[in-house]
Amino acid sequence: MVLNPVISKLAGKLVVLASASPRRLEILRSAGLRFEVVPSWFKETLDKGLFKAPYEYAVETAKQKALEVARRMPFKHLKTPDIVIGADTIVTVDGMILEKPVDKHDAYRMLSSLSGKEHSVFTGVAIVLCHEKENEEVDYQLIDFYEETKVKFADLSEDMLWEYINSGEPMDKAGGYGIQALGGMLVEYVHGDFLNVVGFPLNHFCKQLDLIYNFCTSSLKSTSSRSDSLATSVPTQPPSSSQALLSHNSSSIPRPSSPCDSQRLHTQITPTASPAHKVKREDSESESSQTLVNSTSKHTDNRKVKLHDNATLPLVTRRGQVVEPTRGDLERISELMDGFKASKALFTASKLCLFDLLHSRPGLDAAQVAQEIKASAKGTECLLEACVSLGLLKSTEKACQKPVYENADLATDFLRSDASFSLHGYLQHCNETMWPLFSHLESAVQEGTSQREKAFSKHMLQAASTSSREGKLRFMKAMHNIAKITGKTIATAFDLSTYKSACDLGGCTGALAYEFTEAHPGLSVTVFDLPAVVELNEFFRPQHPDNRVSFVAGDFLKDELPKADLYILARILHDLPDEKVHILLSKIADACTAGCGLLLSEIFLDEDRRGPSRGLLQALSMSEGKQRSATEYSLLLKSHGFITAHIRHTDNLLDAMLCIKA
Ligand SMILES: O=c1[nH]cc([C@@H]2O[C@H](COP(=O)(O)OP(=O)(O)OP(=O)(O)O)[C@@H](O)[C@H]2O)c(=O)[nH]1
Repeated sequence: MVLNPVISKLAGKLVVLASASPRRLEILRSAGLRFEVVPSWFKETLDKGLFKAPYEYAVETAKQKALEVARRMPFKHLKTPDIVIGADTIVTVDGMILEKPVDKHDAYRMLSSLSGKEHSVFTGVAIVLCHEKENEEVDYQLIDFYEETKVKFADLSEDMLWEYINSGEPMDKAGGYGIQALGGMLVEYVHGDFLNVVGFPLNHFCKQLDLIYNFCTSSLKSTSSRSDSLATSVPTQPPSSSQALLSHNSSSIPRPSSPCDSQRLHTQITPTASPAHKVKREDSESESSQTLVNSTSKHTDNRKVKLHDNATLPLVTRRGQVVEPTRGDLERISELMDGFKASKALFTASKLCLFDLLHSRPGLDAAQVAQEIKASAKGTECLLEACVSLGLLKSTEKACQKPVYENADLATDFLRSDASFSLHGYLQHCNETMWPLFSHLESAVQEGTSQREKAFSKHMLQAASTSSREGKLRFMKAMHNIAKITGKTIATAFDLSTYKSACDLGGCTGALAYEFTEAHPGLSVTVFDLPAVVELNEFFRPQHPDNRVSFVAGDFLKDELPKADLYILARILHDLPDEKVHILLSKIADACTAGCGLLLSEIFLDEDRRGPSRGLLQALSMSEGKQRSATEYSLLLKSHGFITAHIRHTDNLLDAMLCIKA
């Protein structure tokens, strides 16, 4: 087909790349496209077994990535994009689908399976066109396609494989290699679009844009005008994997004859609502559910259905209709049922310092580990095997020998007590304080109050509470861990170059303050916290403390606040009852002159309060405080004279908001 100019057709439109891949960003930027990047939160967990061909899996994943961003933006970013682009790259060899390796061993498994062979690289791409309607609802039109490129690898020696793996390059790349960099050494030939291997089939994308903007305008318009009748028949939520497969076939809308017909192009219209309107979930599920019902009704005689991997499962009913339980549904429900076991296994392994042990002495067998952690052989073996199944440990078995264990990357990065981003202290806090509290959740829900008294005996209450030295140190370690993980993201969320002095209220060990001084050379930060906290700070001082960070002891609810032109409140407000929130905000407002800043960092709930689960689950601990959305925080701060200048929803554990005193 003759290609016409297309990139200019997108000028003036809000184009969003729903991808965290630096390569996709680079490819599209080099093509002259202007766009925003909003990485998708869609987890790449569709059940591959449910797709007839590998490209269908890549296309469906790309579709879900793009739709997740298209649906999130009106709520979280308070704007509706015109176009959202999602992509997913996979490698297939010998009937297997290879994605990004989870660790070095996985990379080895992938690369050795590619050695000396030709394989296919598929990139699925989804283009979601968003149409805001007059009633503020949004229609989504979906165009998807895929591109295949064949790549042949040379025979690779073990040394070559490990040298390449140890370069670190494979880890965030489909199939475990980057053809554009060191991975290029491994490749004998490429048949097809090179950029498709790198992560984005630019040429095919431009051809699709050409079809959309230069040929199909009228057909798209006519499809769009059908949106009302289709609006209630397509799910507003990502379908489960089997639904995904079915809706793939069922909701494609045949187009009028046009140049588009020669392309594998289909359109799906999915309505949702902008923030002012609740998403109509209930009444918009029917088409794919309907398809499910139809497709399963023929199985109702023997009350068993076959899943794609030949497993047989009983039928279940949904709203009076008999439907198949999908593998995805069953996995999800088991995950929820067993979640508490996984958490407790993690807390226990962390408390027994298993990850520290296997870091200093990788390759121990279960008996050796049991001896070191002074635990039973049987219990240790169960714990080690559970940790392997959870992806925290790796085990290797040599012929006729017992398996030996070492940390998986996740444990090395987060679970060692001396890792830069260690969560060891936070896990101890979860184990000692949150676990007993949550085991009284039923009463907490019935009574709507914290269950501290019930959860802890008098002695334990003392140890668990922050009034004992032990409890205080444990709590400080937990806060220190979270501040280390989130600190850089919060400190760099906004341009703070106009501020010279900041005060981190309840800044605990100063971990966040040090991130701020590191990110902003002209800034000094005072950490203001209770005297007992400041006293214990010596345990957390960095090796080379920045002298622009100082500590002042005091109670932010009672004492005069240190003078500053930026106040920082990180993870404070959600834990305070309303009256204390107002006392604190009034004190900050009094200390501020016009133009002073207030940087708030919390988990911001979605505006419809449907997520994120982290925030909503935290609320179940029934502390005296509450979880709020960004808008709720904005209004709260506005009532104390602070105008919200910027809101940043981050991919880290906390979000951030910068407000200015009017
Ligand atoms: O030769 C190369 N092959 C592949 C890549 C990169 O691999 C990843 C593929 O992963 P995925 O499609 O899941 O995309 P993510 O990186 O996770 O980003 P999303 O946010 O879009 O999910 C992709 O980054 C390719 O660029 C490569 O670099 N070279």
